[in-house]
Amino acid sequence: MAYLLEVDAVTLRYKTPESIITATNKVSFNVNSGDRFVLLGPSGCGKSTLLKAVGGYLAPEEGEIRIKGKAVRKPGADRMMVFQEFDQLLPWKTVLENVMFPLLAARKMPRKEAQERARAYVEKVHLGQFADSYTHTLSGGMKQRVAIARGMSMEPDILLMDEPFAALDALTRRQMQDELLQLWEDTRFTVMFVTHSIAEAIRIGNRILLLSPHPGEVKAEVSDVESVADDAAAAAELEQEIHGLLFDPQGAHTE
Ligand SMILES: Nc1ncnc2c1ncn2[C@@H]1O[C@H](COP(=O)(O)OP(=O)(O)OP(=O)(O)O)[C@@H](O)[C@H]1O
Repeated sequence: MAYLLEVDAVTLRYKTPESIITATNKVSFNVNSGDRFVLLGPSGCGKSTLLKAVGGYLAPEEGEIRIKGKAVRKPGADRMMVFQEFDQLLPWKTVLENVMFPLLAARKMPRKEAQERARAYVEKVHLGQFADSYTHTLSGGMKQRVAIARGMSMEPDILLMDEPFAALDALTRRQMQDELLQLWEDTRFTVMFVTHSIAEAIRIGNRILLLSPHPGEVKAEVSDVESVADDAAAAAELEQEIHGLLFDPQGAHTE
């Protein structure tokens, strides 16, 4: 079976006038269609940088990233991003207009069609009553739902989520995780999700890629995450196991 996304020995570097920073070193992994693929690792291991590279915002120094077999060279409507920040929305537009915006700008569909599609996704994230509200009047969780609806309404090949719930309080975060899983049950989209919370990775993912600290390298992949869903004891055990893999200085290389 062909992979939806291939990240093939990718090294990513930032060059500043003073120094060269290697964010990831020869990272390889594949994502299948319908995966909830989680990148997990300590702060600074290059998770966000990898997501940006998949988004087409940063070119690999070595290696290649391919979507449906084609090398990624620039951003595209086939890869939509959802960020942690609440200010990723346009405050002078309503909820519905925010969701419509990329449909009109990038997909260039007729206004009526964009409006219908946007409304359907606004309903999906339970914001139907707030369709005409301005986004600055919404709570943090509601703003993140708008950002998710906006990403999903483009019906991308892959939704790229960079710690989308990290700035929310614990209860809202838990609720948003459940809602994301429900959305996934309904539509079976493909998502790549960055987090540094082991518990969140286990709740969200069906596969988890563990990255070592700076520069990020693949430590291991956990691919049977769903086997612990609905089993709190097994999830706690997996959490311990992942903690050990992430923080064991020897690592557990899978290559
Ligand atoms: N714009 C930039 N210019 C220079 N270095 C950067 C830039 N962005 C990130 N870095 C560096 O690249 C490395 C990886 O950063 P990145 O933000 O991808 O890590 P992360 O795993 O997402 O961390 P966190 O969980 O804290 O967000 C870090 O050493 C960071 O300092």
